[in-house]
Order: sequence, then C-alpha cells, then structure tokens
Amino acid sequence: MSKFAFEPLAIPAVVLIRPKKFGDARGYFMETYSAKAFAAAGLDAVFVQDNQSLSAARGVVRGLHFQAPPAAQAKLVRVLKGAIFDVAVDIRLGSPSYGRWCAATLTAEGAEQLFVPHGFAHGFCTLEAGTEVVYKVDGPYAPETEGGIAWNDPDLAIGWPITAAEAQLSGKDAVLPGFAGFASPFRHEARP
Ligand SMILES: Cc1cn([C@H]2C[C@H](O)[C@@H](COP(=O)(O)OP(=O)(O)O[C@H]3O[C@@H](C)C(=O)[C@@H](O)[C@H]3O)O2)c(=O)[nH]c1=O
Repeated sequence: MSKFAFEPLAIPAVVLIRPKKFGDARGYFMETYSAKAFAAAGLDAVFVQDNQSLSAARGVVRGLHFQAPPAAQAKLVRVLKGAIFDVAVDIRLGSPSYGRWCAATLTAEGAEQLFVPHGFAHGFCTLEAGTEVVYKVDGPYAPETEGGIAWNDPDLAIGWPITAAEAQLSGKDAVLPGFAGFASPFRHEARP
C-alpha cells in the first residue's frame, strides 16, 4: 500500500504530494517523507537542511525566491499550522513553460506537500494567522547566491488569493525586481 499519492501539477516537474494518514482513537500517524517512496516517484533530491517559519498574520508573502546554481535548492514544503497558497514559477531558460506558474493550497489539516525542483522561483502567502511552514532543501543556505522576483509581477500574473492591500512583505521582498529583463541563471535540462 502506497503511503504517498504523487500528483504532478500543470508544470509536471512540480509535484503535489498527499501522505496517507493512519487515524485511530489516539489521533493519527503519517510518514511525511520517505527517500525510497519519493525516489520511486522520480523525486530523488537528497535533502540536507530543514527550515521552519512562522507568519503571524494572514497575507504574509514570502518570495519569490531562488538560489542560483550551483547552489540551487529543491524544496519540499508543508504546513504544520494554518494554510498557505504555495507557488512555483518556472525560470528554466528554454523550458516550454518558462515564465509560467503553478500553485497549490497546503493546509495543516490536509497535510499536503509541494515539491519544487531546481529551476523554479518559490513563494507563498499565508491564508491564516499563525501559519507555520516547514520545508526540506537539498542544498545549504548560500545567501550570496539568492535571487528573487517581485511576487505581484504583472507579467507573471500569479493568481494570489489575497489583495495587494493585504500583503505583508519583508523589506527585502518589497524591492525585488520584476520579471521583465530578468536574466535567469537556470537552463532547462530534459531528463532522460
Ligand atoms: C532562507 C534562510 C534564511 N536564513 C536567515 C537569513 C535572515 O536573517 C532570516 C530570514 O531570511 P529570509 O527573509 O530570506 O526568509 P524567507 O523570506 O522566509 O525566505 C524563504 O522564503 C521562502 C519562500 C523560500 O522558498 C525559502 O527558500 C526562503 O527563501 O533567516 C538562514 O539563516 N538560513 C536560511 O536557509
């Protein structure tokens, strides 16, 4: 019996994962990650760091972020408390979906996870106050390689479920450049 359902999104390199919950009178148990099951589904990232953030309010936006190669990071994102709208933007030059985005709502109750591969800018907005997000990354933090794109860039036209007036950003994210003129450090590599 598979303990995970893997659902490729509209950009199929981005995968929504639903772990199976084993409920009983005590509550539930679930595996949240299995190297073997994920590799069998083609997700063979080797994770080296776990991250956690708390966003106090609904409408907190973090992103859109990436680390440039060779420090690129694949991410496996999930929510411990609350809910997020989680977004991945394809920034792989030469990709048929370059500049397109896909997204999923991740909730603590639903336990959904989003796998965001190398070559994508990642960001989310919180849908509830007090939202806690945890995610695994397959490369160490390398701040000198960080890049970003404005969350509300009109060319990307991401369908965020919050208004610009609701959005709360870090000072760093508030001044990220737009997508026009963006020079991506990623190239699309077709996998065998
Ligand atoms: C990302 C990161 C930040 N930090 C530090 C730097 C800074 O002082 C503080 C807050 O960093 P930031 O403002 O960049 O945090 P945040 O805006 O939450 O950044 C995160 O956003 C989401 C969307 C992602 O995809 C992540 O990869 C990461 O970029 O934490 C680390 O020590 N290690 C890390 O891996």
